[in-house]
Amino acid sequence: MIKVAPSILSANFAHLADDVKAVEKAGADYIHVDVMDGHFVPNITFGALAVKAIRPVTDLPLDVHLMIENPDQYIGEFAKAGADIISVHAEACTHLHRTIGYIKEQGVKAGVVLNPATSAESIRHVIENVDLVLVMTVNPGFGGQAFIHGMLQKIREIRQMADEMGLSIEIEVDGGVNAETAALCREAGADVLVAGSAIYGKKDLKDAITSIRGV
Ligand SMILES: O=C(CO)[C@@H](O)[C@H](O)COP(=O)(O)O
Ligand SMILES: [Fe+2]
Repeated sequence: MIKVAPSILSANFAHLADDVKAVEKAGADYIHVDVMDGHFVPNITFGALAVKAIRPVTDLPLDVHLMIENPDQYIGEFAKAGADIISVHAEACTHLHRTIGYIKEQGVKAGVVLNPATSAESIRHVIENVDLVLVMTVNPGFGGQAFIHGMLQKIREIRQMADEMGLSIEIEVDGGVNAETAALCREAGADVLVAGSAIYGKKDLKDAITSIRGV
């Protein structure tokens, strides 16, 4: 069963708790939290304090996507705040294997994220150590951007790499996912689909989540 992770980047920050509860009620599997620092990406969102505030609002796993420079410095704070999955960009980590080890030491699941320009091959050395690989299908920084179709091949390559190595990791896809592009991602081997505007931009959240999941 494909999981759906609504991105609260597209929620209304003035009533974030209600928007989190609403997607939980509508059948979401994870709550995707986009953390941006204005350096690694050209936008600033929220930090560990926001994660701490959201934690008691939902029973769903908090899937924290760190789009920040120097993530090692903040991983402990996000884990303490209640993150269940912490994903770091391969491009932001000089010592990626060490950073992944550090996330796991905090007792949370570890994910590695690939920008569109980063190849599947670049994470072969750490794929055995992660719980999740997140494939960006837009250049990170903003919601509402168009899906880059060339990334479907990368999803297939990571699926093949994981299958050949007998790994049970989750492959998550993020950026420009809607009912149409979700079908392509599922076909390419994705397990978790992140969507912001295609969920929060719709009146019927349940219908939006169902159409992305495909069932
Ligand atoms: O990480 C990011 C953007 O950098 C995403 O999680 C976006 O929040 C997805 O938004 P949509 O493309 O689905 O509107
Ligand atoms: Fe994200």
